[in-house]
Order: sequence, then structure tokens, then C-alpha cells
Amino acid sequence: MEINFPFSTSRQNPSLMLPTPPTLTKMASMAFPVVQSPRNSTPIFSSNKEQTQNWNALKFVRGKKLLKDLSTWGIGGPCNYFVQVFHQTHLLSAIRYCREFSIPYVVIGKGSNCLFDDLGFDGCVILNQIDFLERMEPGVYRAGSGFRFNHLGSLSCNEGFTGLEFAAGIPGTVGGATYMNAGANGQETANVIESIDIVTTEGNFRTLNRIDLTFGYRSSSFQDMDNLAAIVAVTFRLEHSGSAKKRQQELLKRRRATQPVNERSAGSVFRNPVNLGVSAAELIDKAGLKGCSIGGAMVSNIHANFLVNNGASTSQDMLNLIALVKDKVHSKFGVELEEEVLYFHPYWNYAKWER
Ligand SMILES: NC(=O)C1=CN([C@@H]2O[C@H](COP(=O)(O)OP(=O)(O)OC[C@H]3O[C@@H](n4cnc5c(N)ncnc54)[C@H](OP(=O)(O)O)[C@@H]3O)[C@@H](O)[C@H]2O)C=CC1
Ligand SMILES: C=C(O[C@H]1[C@H](O)[C@@H](CO)O[C@H](OP(=O)(O)OP(=O)(O)OC[C@H]2O[C@@H](n3ccc(=O)[nH]c3=O)[C@H](O)[C@@H]2O)[C@@H]1NC(C)=O)C(=O)O
Repeated sequence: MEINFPFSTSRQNPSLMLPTPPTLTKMASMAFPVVQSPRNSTPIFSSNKEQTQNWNALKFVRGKKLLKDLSTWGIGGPCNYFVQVFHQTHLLSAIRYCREFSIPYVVIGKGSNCLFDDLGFDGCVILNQIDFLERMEPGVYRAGSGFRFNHLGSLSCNEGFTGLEFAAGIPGTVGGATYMNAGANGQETANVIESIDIVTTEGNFRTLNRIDLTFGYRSSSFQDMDNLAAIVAVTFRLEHSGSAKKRQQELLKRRRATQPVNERSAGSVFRNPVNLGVSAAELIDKAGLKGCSIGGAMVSNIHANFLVNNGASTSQDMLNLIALVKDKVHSKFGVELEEEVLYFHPYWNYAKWER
């Protein structure tokens, strides 16, 4: 299939665009690329041999960890630095290390909303494994941001509390779900949050009350917070309910029937258009794009807003398919779809991308 790129291709040779020494250390993911990642390029970092650097009880793996193993899409080359954190003090140390050595970094959970590039990532990927759970009082849970959101949803329903039924089947972490304000079936993460503990880029811990934060459809104050390093824990307050478990099982059944849960995806790729009364999936479906593929990337036959990796998709295949879907939907319906997933450019070190 011949594809026309709607975006410029100025960054053809990655070796010419290694970053200037970074001045900022928090690497923001971008809403979507205006560049094409170079074709047929080899990854930035050799992954032939493992090198590690130890720092304050943390082990940084150099050039070895493949991002495809850290994302549900299963796409992405090696990252320059990789470190796992199991406690908030580890997270703080990892951030201090990155700041000390001017290394751009990102904090990720289950990588269920991320598109990484085959070229890799010229920075540090901090994998959040802070997965404690505290029961503060009946129905009040304080979860580490690396705790599985799915698991929190099912255990709270099993214990007779309502509010997180929708979380069953969502493959992210508590931190990712809070940052994105994950939602489904009329429920949203923000509705049941009481407070959130964060660490700032200056290295301070802070507790923020829900009332002081703004959440919207797939958006949160955190997406615009300049000094957010990471969310470390979230406290949820849920109500008693005798029917939460039953409701959750129904939702899970519906999800399994309507979404390609056994394929490699990043959930919905596009946000639903606001105030149009039509979903992104419906537009893509009506544009006749189900089953349309580029390389190893395909529009799911089960749910049109899921673009699946058949096992051989490159990041460029996926970027091309995203561009194609946007283009076709725009020419047929005049609607500009907006990506929900986040793309990580291998080299860019910038503050914020306009969403
Ligand atoms: N409704 C559904 O069926 C589905 C929903 N999803 C959504 O995607 C979310 C992604 O979760 P997850 O896989 O864990 O996240 P990811 O690992 O995909 O990370 C996505 C982004 O979230 C931000 N983030 C993640 N963890 C933290 C944290 N502890 N503190 C601050 N920012 C954080 C980061 O932004 P930055 O780059 O700025 O650091 C990161 O780039 C899900 O919880 C859900 O909202 C995904 C699939 C299906
Ligand atoms: C998967 C995600 O979240 C999902 C969440 O799981 C589901 C369930 O509530 O509701 C949203 O999907 P959605 O808006 O596509 O909901 P669905 O109920 O599946 O479909 C909406 C409408 O589109 C139609 N539809 C759906 C799929 C399809 O291939 N074709 C089609 O026409 C359906 O018939 C329905 O009338 C969330 N997506 C967004 C972008 O808001 C995610 O965020 O990653």
C-alpha cells in the first residue's frame, strides 16, 4: 500500500541529530509525531553486550534493555539506560542520577499506552515496580503507583466495594491510570481518588488532595505539571456495594467480546471526539478500515480503535497506519482524530509537546 506522509521527514539521518546536552531531565512523551522515524536504520545503541552501572543500590543497564519488552504493543529498540525501582526512595535516587548526569528520563508502568521507536530511546527508562497495597480502613486503599490497576479493580470488588469495576481488564498501573485518568463504562479513575503522593523534579515528596487537582476525559493536572517527576502512590476511597463483583464480571465479559484482548495492542489509539456523539471506533469502522494493514500493523477486525501488532510491526508501520487512519477519517468525515497513545521519540529532549 502506498502511503503519503502528512508530516515532514526532516530527520532522516539520526546520527546527525544527536541531542545537544540536555538542560531538562524530564523527558515528556509527545502527543504525536510530526517527524518520520528513519526507515531501515539500526538502533542507536548496540545491544550486544550488557553493561551495568551501580549507583546508590540501583543497577542501571546500558544499551541492552529492549523497549518492546516493556510495552504491550511489543514495539521498540534498546534504551540507553534502564533501571527498575521498587520503592519511592529508589525512584528518587534514579531521578537524582539522571539529573546529576543530565540524562533525559521517563517513568513508565506497564507500557500499555506507549509507542516506542525501533531506534530505541536515548535516555533512561525508569520502570515503576512500586507495588505495595495498604488497606487504610474499609474501602480505603493506598496503592503504590506500580500496583496493577487491574488487580486493584478486582480485589476491591471482591471485598465488596464499588468504584473500580471498570479497571478489570485494563493492563496499566495505578500511576498510569491516574496520569491518564483511565476510564471505561461510565467510570473514571479520578472519581474515586482521595489523594495522590508525588515526587517532584526537585526531589521532594508531596501529597496532593483530589480537590486541588483537575481531571477530564483522559486528562489530568499531571500532564501539565512542570515539576512532576512521578506519581508514587494513590489513595482511593470506595463505597460499599453488594453488586460490584457481579457488575465487574459483566464488564469483563463485554470487554472480552468487543476488544482484541489476546492481541498486542495499546488499547484505544485515538480519543473519542468530544461532543460529536460518535466514537473514534465508529468513524474508523465506517471509513472501511477494519483489517487494513501496513507491514505488521493492522486495524483490528474486532474493534476499529485498536491497532494491533501481528508480531512483526515496526514502529514506522504503526506510525504509518496511525497517519493513514487519521487521513482517511478526515477526508471522509472531516473529523481530526487525536491520539490517546503516547509516542516516544528516540532523540528528542524537549519540555512539552502541544497536545
Ligand atoms: N481503558 C482501557 O481499556 C485501557 C486503558 N489504558 C490506559 O493507559 C494507562 C497506561 O498505564 P500504564 O501502562 O501503567 O502506563 P504507561 O507505562 O503506558 O505510561 C504512560 C505514561 O503515563 C505516565 N506515567 C505512567 N506511570 C506514571 C507514574 N507513576 N507517574 C507519573 N506518570 C506516569 C508517563 O508519562 P510521562 O511520559 O509524562 O512520564 C508515561 O509515559 C492505563 O492505566 C489506562 O489509562 C491502556 C490500555 C487499555
Ligand atoms: C480501550 C480503552 O478504553 C475504551 C473502553 O475500554 C471502552 C469501554 O467502556 O470505552 C471506550 O471505547 P469506545 O468508545 O470505542 O467504546 P465501545 O463501546 O467499544 O464502542 C463505542 C461505539 O463504537 C461502535 N464501534 C465499536 C467498535 C467498532 O469496531 N466499530 C464500531 O462501530 C460501537 O458499536 C459503539 O456504538 C474507551 N475508549 C476511549 C477512546 O474512550 C482505552 O482507553 O485504551
